[in-house]
Amino acid sequence: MAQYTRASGFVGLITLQNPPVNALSAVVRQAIVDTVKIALSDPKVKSVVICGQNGNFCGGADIKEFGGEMTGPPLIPMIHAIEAANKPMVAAIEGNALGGGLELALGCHYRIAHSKARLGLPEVTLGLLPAAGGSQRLPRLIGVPDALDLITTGRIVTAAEALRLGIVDQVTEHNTVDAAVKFALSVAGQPLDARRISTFPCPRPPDSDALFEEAMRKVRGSARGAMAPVACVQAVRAAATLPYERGMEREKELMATLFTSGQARALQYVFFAQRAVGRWSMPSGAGWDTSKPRPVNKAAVIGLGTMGRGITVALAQTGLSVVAIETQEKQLMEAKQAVTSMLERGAKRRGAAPALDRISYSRNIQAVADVDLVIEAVFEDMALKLEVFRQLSAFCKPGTLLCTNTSALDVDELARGTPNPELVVGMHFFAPAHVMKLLEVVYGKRSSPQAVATAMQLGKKMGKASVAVGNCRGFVGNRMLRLYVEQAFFLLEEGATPELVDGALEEFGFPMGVFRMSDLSGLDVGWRTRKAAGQAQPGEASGQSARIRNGSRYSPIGDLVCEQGRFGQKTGRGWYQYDKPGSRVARSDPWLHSFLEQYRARHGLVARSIDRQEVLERCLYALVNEGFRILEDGIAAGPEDIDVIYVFGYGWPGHRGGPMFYASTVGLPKVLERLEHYHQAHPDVPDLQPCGLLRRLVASGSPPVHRWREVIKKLHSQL
Ligand SMILES: CC(C)(COP(=O)(O)OP(=O)(O)OC[C@H]1O[C@@H](n2cnc3c(N)ncnc32)[C@H](O)[C@@H]1OP(=O)(O)O)[C@@H](O)C(=O)NCCC(=O)NCCSC(=O)C[C@@H](O)CCCCCCCCCCCCC(=O)O
Repeated sequence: MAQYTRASGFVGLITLQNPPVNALSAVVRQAIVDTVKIALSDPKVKSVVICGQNGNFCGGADIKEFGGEMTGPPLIPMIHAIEAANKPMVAAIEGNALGGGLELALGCHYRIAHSKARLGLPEVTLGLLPAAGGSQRLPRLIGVPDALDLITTGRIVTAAEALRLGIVDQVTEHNTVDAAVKFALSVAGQPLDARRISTFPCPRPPDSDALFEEAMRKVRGSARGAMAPVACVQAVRAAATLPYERGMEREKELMATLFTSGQARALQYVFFAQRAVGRWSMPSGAGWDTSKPRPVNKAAVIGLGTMGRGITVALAQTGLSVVAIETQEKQLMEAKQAVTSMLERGAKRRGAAPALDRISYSRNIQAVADVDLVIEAVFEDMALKLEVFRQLSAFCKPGTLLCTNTSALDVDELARGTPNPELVVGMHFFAPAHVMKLLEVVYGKRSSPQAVATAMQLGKKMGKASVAVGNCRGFVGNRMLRLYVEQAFFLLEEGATPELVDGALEEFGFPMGVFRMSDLSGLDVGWRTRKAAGQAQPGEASGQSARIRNGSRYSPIGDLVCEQGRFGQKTGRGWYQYDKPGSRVARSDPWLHSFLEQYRARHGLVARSIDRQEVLERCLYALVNEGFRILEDGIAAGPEDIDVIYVFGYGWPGHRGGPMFYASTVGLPKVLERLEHYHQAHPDVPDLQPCGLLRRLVASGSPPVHRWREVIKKLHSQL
């Protein structure tokens, strides 16, 4: 688990061996302690290099150990022993030096990194802080402002940036271990006092109180209730204000609170869920381990509206050649300009050259002739998409994968319109497509596993959290969202205001409540869908029938607001009012409140007092209940798929672990009881009826979320 050898006669070489990322498990920590002792006691050894096997330094503490009892030597004394060593200790950093991995390197006296190495303290993303001395050493090494930035955001830096910040001493293009060994020989025998970071005074910026207050204000504003970013600021403040030993005590104290918090458990669940969704499977049993993706070197995007432009940028940034096609000259020119500036902005941020020459633009759909994959992103209209697919089938070379970027349309219907339905899959991107991390890969009844594998691999290359899901109206994300929005409308009918509903959801941790979100994305989007589904009818009939569709309760409130031309931010009016069209600051709107009063009066509805708890239970449990139905229907393979979709695509707070994980923390019996209660109170809302799978899980003792798949499998095998 850590190999000890000698290099160039006088250098002890310790190689961490714990594939795939050389995480610091108990066995690895023990091996480091033992090998360091050997190296330090060997009189022939003048200096020591620590490196990682297979071109990867270390991915940090072993997160899998956090769930159980911690055994083996602790990290902090291990790193102290390295720092206190009387022979130069050099970290040879290739691949990743993250979390505890970087903390180990900071305990060394020197750090040599390969130019492609990535370094960072991403503990905050796991609900933790760098608690093996990282929060105390990094500010001492690089100063408070940069340390605050890295520790509170978990941002990973390149070797070049690490060198600029002073985290590493040297960057090499060549063999890092060789360079480190050479370096270690060159510093053998030199005094080490000035190399022990824990002894450095922490450079205090002139107005450090104001700096920390500003940092705290910033993290509280963006943390949405997450504790770790706040604790990170407190830990760095301790580094700046306390002697090292007392700072370490503070680091330990803060870590203990985070470590035992539900938030850390939730975020670590999300970390593993994100990896689990990569091991996708289809109901046929085909999956990631049996399906080989096809190579994709050149792709086409059809339709250069907002989505098409974002997809073009995402593909080009991945290194693919892209043909961007838009039939209207004016739109094509506008799109070219927009794509160019998006690429330039992105390149500037990354300090790289923009990938402009990877894109060619065309008005002619025949330009798809030599591409390996097409992503159609035209207007959300089945007839139009069918026509595009007909043309694609005629002009693409055999075997080209045909993907549709639809948020709800039937992938099977589109596939039926082509001679090769096995080549058709949905790729549901989220706006802006080059920024948002989520991709739903939708397989239809006839999609081949290879087509799914190809789309999943492309998603991964684009840096997306890609989730394979079955085909149904709204797929996973939007299918669940419909029930959440519907409950919010019902709550308005019953006496709530947009402010109350949004306040409760934002306090829960969503970046925006349902109404502010709807104002941002445009109320007309949902209105169009409801009109197409025959739900929204022009003008409002009075009486009961206005609020019933297909025998179930329906709220026309959203349709009525749209009929007033109130489409949200873009029109300056929606559920809130804005200073002018396009402005972003939502203000409470007296018009909307009196509209709600008049609406209730017209329909004989008596407003009652609704509290935040009811808002959360109605909106969130309705959404969770649909999640159980999705699992029952086999549209998602497991709860992790749903949770990744909600955390990365719908603003669900990661520190609550996604809707299905959240339900498990609330307790499935409680969720079931509340759904039963609300269904009894609203028998005209069949969607509130608890799902059979939820009942079954409760009946089988409410197993933890990682065991739900067994119950689901059993259920499917009995169907
Ligand atoms: C490293 C990566 C960037 C690699 O990415 P890549 O895409 O190449 O690969 P994958 O992400 O797919 O990963 C492959 C595989 O490896 C698994 N894995 C990755 N990292 C880890 C890890 N750190 N531990 C375990 N397993 C890991 C991954 O799950 C995949 O396997 P799978 O089977 O799931 O497919 C990328 O992987 C990455 O970003 N990794 C995470 C990096 C990270 O976040 N590191 C920080 C870890 S936390 C840490 O280091 C903490 C330390 O600061 C301090 C620890 C001190 C502990 C002290 C505890 C004190 C507790 C006090 C409590 C007192 C309570 C009381 O009073 O009782």
